[in-house]
Amino acid sequence: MRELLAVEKVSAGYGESIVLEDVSFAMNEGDSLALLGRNGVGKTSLLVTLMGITRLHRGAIRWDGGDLAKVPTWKRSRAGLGWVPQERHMFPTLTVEEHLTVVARPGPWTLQKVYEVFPRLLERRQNMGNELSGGEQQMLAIARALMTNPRILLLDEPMEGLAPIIVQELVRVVRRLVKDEGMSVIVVEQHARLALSLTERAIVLDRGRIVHDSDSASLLADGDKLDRLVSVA
Ligand SMILES: Nc1ncnc2c1ncn2[C@@H]1O[C@H](COP(=O)(O)OP(=O)(O)OP(=O)(O)O)[C@@H](O)[C@H]1O
Repeated sequence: MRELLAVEKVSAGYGESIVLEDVSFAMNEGDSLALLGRNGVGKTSLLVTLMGITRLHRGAIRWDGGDLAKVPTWKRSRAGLGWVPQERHMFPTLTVEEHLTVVARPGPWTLQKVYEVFPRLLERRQNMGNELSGGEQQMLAIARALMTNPRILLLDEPMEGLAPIIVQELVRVVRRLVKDEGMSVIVVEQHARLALSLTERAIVLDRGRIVHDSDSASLLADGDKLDRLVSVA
């Protein structure tokens, strides 16, 4: 399998302050990774580091064989990084369909395929961004990233604050993306067991450092260890 992403001894942060220390991991095309850890340990910072929003103090990030630091932030979506931020950034005056078509780039993900995955968005296609429920907004945020035809999807707490029935629907979608579509995914989740059930591999951060790296199934099977790593003491 071809290497897609390699994070090598990365220390990064905001201005002079460093929030990620000596972080290293690599992913091949089609890999799925759960990024776990308690609140404030640096999970979002790691995703935004991939998007070029933090300051890279040390280390390197290889993307598709090249140096990601050389790709400016605004070009990273075009380079294939499909970021779905925690704040969903909907436009109140655009319809669902306009949200999807303005970002569309050529590839297997078309409007038709996205509507097939999210039938709810097809029903809502003429609704404005501010007329959607939280769950519909999250579906639209993921659908919008898919329309860019990304090589990797970066999901930042996609289930946060959503009703159980919507969580079930999103789990079905993420599982389909990972298992059937072979999409490369990094998923940040507070619901560790859920994230582990969706992915092949997991890393756990604590105070900006990787403190655990294994396949997801073995961490899921070791409940005591998982609780020690991610639960609030
Ligand atoms: N824009 C910013 N400027 C300065 N410091 C920041 C900024 N964003 C986050 N931090 C700090 O970086 C550290 C890591 O935060 P981050 O949001 O990456 O953690 P997290 O694991 O994603 O947490 P959560 O689960 O609460 O979202 C925290 O100490 C936080 O205060």
